[in-house]
Amino acid sequence: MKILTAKQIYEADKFTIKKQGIRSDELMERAAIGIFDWIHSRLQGANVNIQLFCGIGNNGGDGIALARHLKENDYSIQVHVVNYSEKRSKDFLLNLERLKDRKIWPNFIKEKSALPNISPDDIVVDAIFGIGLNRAPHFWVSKLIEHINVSSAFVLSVDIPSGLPCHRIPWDTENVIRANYVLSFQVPKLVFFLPETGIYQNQWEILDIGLDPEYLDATATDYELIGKNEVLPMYKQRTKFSHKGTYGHAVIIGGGYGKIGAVQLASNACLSTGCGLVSAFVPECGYHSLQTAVPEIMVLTDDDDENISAIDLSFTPNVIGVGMGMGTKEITQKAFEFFLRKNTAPLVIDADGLNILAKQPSLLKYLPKNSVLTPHPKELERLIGEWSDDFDKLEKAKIFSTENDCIIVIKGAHSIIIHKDKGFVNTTGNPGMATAGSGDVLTGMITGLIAQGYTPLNAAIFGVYLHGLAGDIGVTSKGYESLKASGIIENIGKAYIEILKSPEDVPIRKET
Ligand SMILES: NC(=O)C1=CN([C@@H]2O[C@H](COP(=O)(O)OP(=O)(O)OC[C@H]3O[C@@H](n4cnc5c(N)ncnc54)[C@H](OP(=O)(O)O)[C@@H]3O)[C@@H](O)[C@H]2O)[C@@H](O)CC1
Ligand SMILES: [K+]
Repeated sequence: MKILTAKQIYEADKFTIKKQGIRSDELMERAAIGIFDWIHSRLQGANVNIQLFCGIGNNGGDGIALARHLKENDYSIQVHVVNYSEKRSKDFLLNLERLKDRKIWPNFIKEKSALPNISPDDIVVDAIFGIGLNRAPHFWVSKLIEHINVSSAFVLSVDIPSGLPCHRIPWDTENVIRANYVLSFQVPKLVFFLPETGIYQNQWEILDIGLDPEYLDATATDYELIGKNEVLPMYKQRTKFSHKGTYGHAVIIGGGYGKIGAVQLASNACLSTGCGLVSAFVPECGYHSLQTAVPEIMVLTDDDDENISAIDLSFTPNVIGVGMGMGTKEITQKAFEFFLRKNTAPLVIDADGLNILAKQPSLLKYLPKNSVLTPHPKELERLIGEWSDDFDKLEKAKIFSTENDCIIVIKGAHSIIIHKDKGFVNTTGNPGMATAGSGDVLTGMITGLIAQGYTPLNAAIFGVYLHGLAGDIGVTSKGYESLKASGIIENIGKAYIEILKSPEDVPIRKET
C-alpha cells in the first residue's frame, strides 16, 4: 500500500473530485459517514457522552459533519470549535451551517476560554488539526491538547493525531494528542511507523473514502507499506521436478569463541527459509557444536581456533551471509578485507561485518551491487553518522544506499528497507522479537531467499515480513517475554503457510 505525502493526498483529493464529478463537501461527507459507521457499529446507540473538538479547516469540517450524523442517531454530543484561526475552510463553514440548521450550537473555544470538563467515561473525537498542520500550534491550543491527554477519556483521532505533522517530528513533543485510535483516510501516514512519531497512537485503521484508484496507481511514492498483499506476488513457488540444487547453496560466515550460536541461528534460519544447501564457515572451535546443533548444514572451519583469520572458500556459493558474532579484531578485519576484495557472490552483511565497514569505509567499494546490509540502530549510526531525528535518519540512509548501491534494512518496530530513494515499511513483528539472536535469524532468512533466486531487494522485503510474521506467530504460544530467536525459526514454516492463505480482503488494522 502506498504511503502518500500530504501534497499527494491533496492532489488525489482534487483528482477524485474532478473525475467522479463530485463536490469537495461530498468527499467530506464520505469521510464523516465512514467515521460515524465505525463509531456506531461499536457503540450501537449506547448512552455515552461524545465530545467533539473540531478545528476550523477540513479536519474540523469532518468532525462537524460527524457531529450531525451522531445527533441524528440520538447520541449525546457536545461540539467544540477550536477557533485557532480566522481563516475557515469552505466545507467547514458549510457543515457548521448544516449543524446550526439542526439547532446544534457549538461551544467556541478561544484563547481565553475556560476548557470544558472531560470525564474519563467520555469519548473524545479529535478533529482539531489534520494533515494541514504546518507550524507549531498556538500555546493555548497546546494547553487544550494537554487537557485532552490528561482526561483519561478514550480519544479517537480523525485522520491523524492533532499536533502531529505529516512529514516531520512535532515542534513540541508534549503537545500532540495521544490517540487511542486513529481513523486515517485512504492511506497510512509515514509518521505512524517511525519510533519518534509512532508513539502518539495505539492503533490505527484505514478508512476507504473512495479516492480515485487511477491516481493512486499512477502515483510514485517515496514509501510503501508492506503487508501480505505486497509480499505474496514475490513468493517463488516450488516446482515438482526441483531438487536441492534448485534452491541454491548459501554460506554463512561468522562466529568466534563463545559466539558460535550466532552462526548456528543464521544457518538454521537460512535452511528453514528454503535454501537448498547451507555451509557455515566458522573458527575451528565451532565445528562440533555446529555439526551437533544443525546436522543438516555443512561446516567449514578457519585455521584459527577462536577467530575468523582467513576466509577460504574453494567454491563460489549463490550467496553469502557474513558478520554475525565475528568480532572486529585486527586479524578478522584483515580476513574480511581480503575476502571482500576477491568475493563475487551476492552478500548479506550483518553485525561485525557492518562494524568493520564502518571502521574502514574504503572497503565499501568492494561490495557487490545490491548487497543487503542489516544494521540495528547503533550499527546504522556507525555507518551513516548521527542523525537529528527519524526523518534525517531516513534521508541519510537513502543517500548511503544510493552512493554505495546497496540495500539497507533499518531494523526496528517497523523495519524499513531502504533502496536508493525508496523505502518499504514492514508491518509484521512485535516487541517479543527484541531478543538476542533475532537479527542473526533475519540475516539467515534473507540469505536463504537470495539463494533461492529472490532478487536482493525482494529477499530483504519478503524476509523482513516473513521474520516478523514468524515472530507474531511465535508470541501467540510463547508470549512476548519468552520468545527466543530459535522460536522465530520454529515458526518460519507457519509464516509461509499464513502468507499463502487467501489474500487480505479486510482493511489493514494494526496495533503499533
Ligand atoms: N483527501 C482526503 O484525504 C480528505 C481529507 N479530509 C480532511 O481534510 C484534512 C486536511 O484539511 P486542511 O487542509 O483544511 O487542514 P487542517 O489540518 O484541517 O488544518 C486547517 C488549517 O489550519 C492552518 N494551520 C496549520 N497549522 C496551524 C497552526 N499550528 N495553527 C493555526 N493554524 C494552522 C492551515 O492553514 P494556513 O493558516 O497555513 O493557511 C491549515 O490549512 C485532512 O486531515 C482530513 O481530515 C476530508 O475532509 C476529506 C478528504
Ligand atoms: K485530528
